[in-house]
Amino acid sequence: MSPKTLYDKIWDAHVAHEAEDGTCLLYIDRHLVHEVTSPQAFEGLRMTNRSVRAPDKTIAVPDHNVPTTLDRADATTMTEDSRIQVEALDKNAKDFGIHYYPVSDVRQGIVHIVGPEQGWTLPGMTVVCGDSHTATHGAFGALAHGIGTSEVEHVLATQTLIQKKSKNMKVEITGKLRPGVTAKDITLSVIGATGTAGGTGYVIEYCGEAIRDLSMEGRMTVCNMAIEGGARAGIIAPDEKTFEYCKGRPHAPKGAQWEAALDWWKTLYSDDDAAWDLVLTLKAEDIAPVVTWGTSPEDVLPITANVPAASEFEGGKVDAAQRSLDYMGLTAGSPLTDVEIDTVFIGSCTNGRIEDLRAAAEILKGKKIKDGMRAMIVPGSGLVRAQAEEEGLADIFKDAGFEWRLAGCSMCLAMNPDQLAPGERCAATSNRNFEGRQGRGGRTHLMSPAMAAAAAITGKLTDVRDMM
Ligand SMILES: CC(C)[C@H](C(=O)O)[C@@H](O)C(=O)O
Ligand code: SF4
Repeated sequence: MSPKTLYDKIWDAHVAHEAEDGTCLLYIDRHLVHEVTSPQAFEGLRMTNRSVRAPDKTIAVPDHNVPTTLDRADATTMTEDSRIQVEALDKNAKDFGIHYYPVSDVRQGIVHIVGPEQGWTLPGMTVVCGDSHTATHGAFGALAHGIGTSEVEHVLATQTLIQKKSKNMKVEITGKLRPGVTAKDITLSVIGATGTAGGTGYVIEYCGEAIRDLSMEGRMTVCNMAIEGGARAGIIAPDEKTFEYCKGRPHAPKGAQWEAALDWWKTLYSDDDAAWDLVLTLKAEDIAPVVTWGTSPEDVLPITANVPAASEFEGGKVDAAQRSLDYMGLTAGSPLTDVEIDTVFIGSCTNGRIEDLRAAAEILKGKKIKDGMRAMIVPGSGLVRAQAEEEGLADIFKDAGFEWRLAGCSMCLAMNPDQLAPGERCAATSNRNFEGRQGRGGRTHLMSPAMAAAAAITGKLTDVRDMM
């Protein structure tokens, strides 16, 4: 048998039909659904009198539009548009008989946090969702694609997806991370190295000692941003940590089925002599705590650097860099650690898991945030919130002056009441820093939870290593 990559193996195991031009029909094991990209898809089914093909493999949860304040049960806290989307999902989930975690359910949260938490996401599966950050689920050694609304309808109706195979890219992170450096710094540094188009046409497998050393939470953070590097998906070979995380989850297999699943999962790795179309290697010890300075996730610099000048960029990038600097209101040459912020957002499907909250609490313990700072911690799910409360993290956050919110996408994107006002500047643990992403005119600096916590205390972009 010819050697295969992990991606090749999962792909081959799911091809139901291959056309002459290489277009394939892939079987889909899990379809995750949220309220933004699904209303038209369900409407399409209704209009043509079709049902959901595999309701038992279809899981829905509202996340983008839901307010995260404690009074959210009161529907008037939502805009009309948001309320319509959430109510449509309530109705569609009921009418089509799919699994559902409504806003009132403690298990509700960001779809990419709920899926793994409930054991829906498992190694070797194909997972799709009408959401680009479906890449997150690749952390389990699953092939996880973001899809568009017409594809959502196709998957609802047929449990298959039409796809062409991507190329194989390997991103290896060798050695050990230095103190204060996290999964977020890895994934941002990779995008800094490849650019936002570097992964176009590829599925990226992340590997190497530093990836092996990451928890499942950290691996999800890394895969989450594969899409920001342009890739079709990110993936990490499952290992004992993966199996340990999955074991006993509500929808993970049990007993003999668990044993059978393990047998297959243990074959899920890239063969030694597998062929790669592209390889990138970074040394873990070269990775610093980083922040973004511009309006693209590739605008990454170590926190010890200065704001760049547009003239440092090449060719076509000079204008884009100048536009970014203008939008961000930054002066070339000034130290990044001089940049003052007024808002801190810790949360999102990139960094809204328990380990992220622990990392923030570690920095915030016994400290107060800067006077006048607006700071919020938004757990990725109701269960993350409950665990953080049980571990005493919530008290640390509240004592420090953070708002302690309910689960949702929140200030990751301006689709709910948590938004930046024009000119406000935010240290954010999310994954996108585009113009207006967190609110019109708002300025976003992406970083790790520990770095965001440090910035909340000092009121400036801060090197977390100075606080450890
Ligand atoms: C709203 C949704 C379609 C979108 C996505 O696909 O990623 C959102 O989750 C985001 O992060 O921008
Ligand atoms: S948390 Fe942000 S990135 Fe993740 S699904 Fe929600 S909006 Fe998209």
